[in-house]
Amino acid sequence: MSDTVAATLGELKQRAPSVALVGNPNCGKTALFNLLTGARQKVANYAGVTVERKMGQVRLPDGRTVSVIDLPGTYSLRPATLDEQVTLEVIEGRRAGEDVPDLIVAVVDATNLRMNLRLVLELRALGRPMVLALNMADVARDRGLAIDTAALAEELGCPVVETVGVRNDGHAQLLAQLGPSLTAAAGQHVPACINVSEETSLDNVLALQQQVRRILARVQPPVVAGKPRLDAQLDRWVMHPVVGPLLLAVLLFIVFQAVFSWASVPTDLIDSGMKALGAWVSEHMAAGPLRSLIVDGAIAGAGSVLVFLPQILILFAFILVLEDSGYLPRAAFLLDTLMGKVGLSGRAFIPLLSSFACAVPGIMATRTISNWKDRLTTIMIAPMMTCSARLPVYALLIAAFVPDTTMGPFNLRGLTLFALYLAGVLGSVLVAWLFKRLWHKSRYQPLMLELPPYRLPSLRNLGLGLWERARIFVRRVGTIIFALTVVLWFLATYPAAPAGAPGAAIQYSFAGHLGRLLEIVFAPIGFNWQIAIALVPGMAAREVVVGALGTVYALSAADDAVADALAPVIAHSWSLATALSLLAWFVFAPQCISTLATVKRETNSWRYPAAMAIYLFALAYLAAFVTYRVTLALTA
Ligand SMILES: Nc1nc2c(ncn2[C@@H]2O[C@H](COP(=O)(O)OP(=O)(O)OP(=O)(O)O)[C@@H](O)[C@H]2O)c(=O)[nH]1
Ligand SMILES: [Mg+2]
Repeated sequence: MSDTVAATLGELKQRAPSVALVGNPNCGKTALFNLLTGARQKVANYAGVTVERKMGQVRLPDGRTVSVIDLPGTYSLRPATLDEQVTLEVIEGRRAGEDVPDLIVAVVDATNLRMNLRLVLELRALGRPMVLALNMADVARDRGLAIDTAALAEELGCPVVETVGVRNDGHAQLLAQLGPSLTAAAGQHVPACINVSEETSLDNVLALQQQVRRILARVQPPVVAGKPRLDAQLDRWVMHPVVGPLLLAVLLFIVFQAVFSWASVPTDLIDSGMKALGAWVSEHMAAGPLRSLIVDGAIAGAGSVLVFLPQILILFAFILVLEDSGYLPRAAFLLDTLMGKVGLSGRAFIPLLSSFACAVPGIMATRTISNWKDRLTTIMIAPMMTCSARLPVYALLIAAFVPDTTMGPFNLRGLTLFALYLAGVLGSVLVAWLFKRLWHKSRYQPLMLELPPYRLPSLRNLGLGLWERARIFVRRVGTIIFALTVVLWFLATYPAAPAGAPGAAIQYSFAGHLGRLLEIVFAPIGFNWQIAIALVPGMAAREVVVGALGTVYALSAADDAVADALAPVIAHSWSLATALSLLAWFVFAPQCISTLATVKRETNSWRYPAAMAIYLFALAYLAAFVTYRVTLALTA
């Protein structure tokens, strides 16, 4: 859901009663939220997926509309991290313009009551209207955990319902309970703002533990220990000090190979479709500015970005499966020592991994890191993880310059892509290590992370996730990328060339002049004026560079020539040194306004995004310079 919708819902909440989903991390709050509201918020099998409060609406069977709030998971009402702080603020009604929620839905993982009940008891102590959702009821049933819901309801003094966050109607009982609970809550006095923070003493904690044990003894008969669970058997290999890292390397390697080898058929299909469309329009429209706008601007520009949809979807399919399987926190443990050596907290692993999809959620996910210096280091290096917006640029240049040959089991193009991802990771390791030296960080913080059970990735989740990614990508192509290529088309078309002037008309346009100016800065790293022009709109978002190059080269082509596919054109007109230099530039350059804006928001200061932009641009220029010069020397 977009922020705008969230804001409008925020206003609507003034009238509608509100229900907040509160619970331990990874117990299925967001899964239930999505079922209730029809939203598509991210659900994944590790702790700390949701880091901001999200709002949606649900219509109850009695016709009332209710605001539902999904919150970051928390282990207690005494927050240790920023995301947990968000949850507390919402419960206390301290967020600007928001009241205390009318009803708390305490969501618990039914397979782990021992851990989850502590927070429930803390919530109950607030004396607020509450419903308990025993989520993961399906898994609990499979494991033979027979929870006495009536006894639990009696103990807690609130209704208890069973839910299954991964089934279409898994929220039915909860939905039926919301109406009566809200009606009962309406009669109860709830202060406009409450304050739940209180000092914890060891006595309090022990008393809480004792209470949990007593309730458990009453509501859940002890399970007879059976054979060791599959999880433990799998972990013997996955977490093995030698086999584990090997497995991780193989896994990552397969991803990069797949991005190239599996995508070729659908990519070629879209590519020929675009070419055919361009040819058809050229044939059926009279020559003129409108035809040029459609063929050179829209089709050669935005259309050339669309070609990369299959590769992006393959990458996301792997990311989604990894996220849902429960493997990620295990990989974090495997790499914890290594990350500690370069000055990163093991907690940084998941935010950094998320940054491979996009740095924006990655940077937001650093809220789960409690130490400020650890968090800042992670934020500063997150943009070096290769986000999916770089994929079109990499794929274009690799297809143009790297032959499609195999070396043993390896595809050379996949290998090159792997090397580019690795370059980003190595760069970030270097920067993290420098931060460590700069700040004299020596204190090692042990990694405390909950290991979720392994789960077979749900096909429904995967399908919805991919659909969502496809929608986001196509919308980006249709909006920002299209708009920027049209602006570029305009700047590259006007003013028109004087009559009888030699060379392509684009050279006489605004963009042509600007390109020549910028070329002075970029010539030492081997960029020609076409690349220099494309980098300007590409500051907003990286994929725009591909569209911009498409438009610039289409306009540079001889008058009536149909825009050819971009890859062969640049293969023909750039040297290998220029191509490699541009790749090196893209590994580091912070060409993404949204990332910088997110850093500003998350650090509450312009200092950090400014420092980030400066150091990353400097690094990009340096890397491109070295790459260009070395390649020139080698190919001379
Ligand atoms: N089998 C089963 N899996 C569930 C159920 N509810 C959620 N899941 C899975 O549990 C994992 C966690 O779900 P989320 O909804 O992301 O959990 P969350 O409580 O929002 O987690 P945080 O945002 O990290 O606090 C995902 O892999 C879900 O697919 C359920 O009722 N049954
Ligand atoms: Mg969540």
